[in-house]
Amino acid sequence: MGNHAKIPVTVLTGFLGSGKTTLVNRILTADHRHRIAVIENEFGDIPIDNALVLSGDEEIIEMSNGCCLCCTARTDLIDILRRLLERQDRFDRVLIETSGMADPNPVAQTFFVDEEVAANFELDGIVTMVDALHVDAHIDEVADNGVGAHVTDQIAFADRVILNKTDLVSPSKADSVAERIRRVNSTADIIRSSYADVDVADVLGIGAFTGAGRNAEDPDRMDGGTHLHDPTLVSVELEIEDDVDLAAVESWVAGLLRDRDEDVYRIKGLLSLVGDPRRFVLQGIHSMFEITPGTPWGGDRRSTRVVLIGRNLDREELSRDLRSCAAGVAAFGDPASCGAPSATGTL
Ligand SMILES: Nc1nc2c(ncn2[C@@H]2O[C@H](COP(=O)(O)OP(=O)(O)OP(=O)(O)O)[C@@H](O)[C@H]2O)c(=O)[nH]1
Repeated sequence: MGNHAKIPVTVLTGFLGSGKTTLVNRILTADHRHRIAVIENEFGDIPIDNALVLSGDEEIIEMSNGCCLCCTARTDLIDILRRLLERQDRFDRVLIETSGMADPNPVAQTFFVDEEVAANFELDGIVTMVDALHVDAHIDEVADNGVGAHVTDQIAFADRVILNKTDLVSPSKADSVAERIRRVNSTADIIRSSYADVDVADVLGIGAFTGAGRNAEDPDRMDGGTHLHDPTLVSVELEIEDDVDLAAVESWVAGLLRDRDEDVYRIKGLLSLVGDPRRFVLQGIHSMFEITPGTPWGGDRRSTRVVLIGRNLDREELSRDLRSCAAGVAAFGDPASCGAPSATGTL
């Protein structure tokens, strides 16, 4: 595989009415100097702009600020991504807006499953928009209609949360909502906004774990908190100083995702591999994962950090497993046994 840079893709999720379209509108019309292809994953329910008429054969519309808009039903996502490749010179990154009720999983998994897509695009991050006024009620809802579970899952998945509609709540209410979000997801940055007035670079340039992204201001960040409100939905952050062995990590993650894919929602990490000057980025969603090279460590302190989000995760056991991947200790090392597809062919 070549060394060309892959096109970063951000997946935008959030419950109905949380402000996703408002954000997309801003991206498509504001003068921010980023060239972004926006994909509306489910097209139709609320038009982006009343003045914008989509004719049947017009699938990619150029906007005056250099962005472009594509509309697609979920099944056509791969199709539209392929078509975008033909216009690669016109944009630098992609944003996919998922429908409010949609599970972001299948969308995110596209970037691991389809070979051509995986070779040209990479998942930069998952951004979840939260309605500061209503999210409490949704999290509280018993999941019998699936809604509460959806909102909680969307938050659990996020690399970054935008707490929107802060104009509708008091600062102390916004604080308590941020605290609730923090209990579901202890590692995502939380950015507050009103009418999605966020810095576009904060939303799109996450570079989750590559070390290349800007760090958003995040007063709500806590270090390493692991206990969440729902005792079964946990976020576990592991870190070891030692360099790790790639085959051992692959074998561990593959086994974990194979046996526990219902429980492990998301795994992400930065790996320090023995003998390699680069950071390696681990990204996984349910049963799929990949490990790809990132930026060099340079003078930064090297360590291996892995975050797992899911249900019924045993911190001690996972920590032990990670430690056994340390170079020289590795007891695994049979990558052929990996059950999950891995993109380590790009190494
Ligand atoms: N007061 C207030 N209203 C907002 C804010 N952001 C968005 N809205 C309004 O909330 C409504 C829903 O916003 P949308 O951007 O359409 O939300 P969405 O997430 O795209 O909604 P769906 O397409 O239904 O999933 C619109 O009337 C917006 O104008 C905000 O920060 N404050």
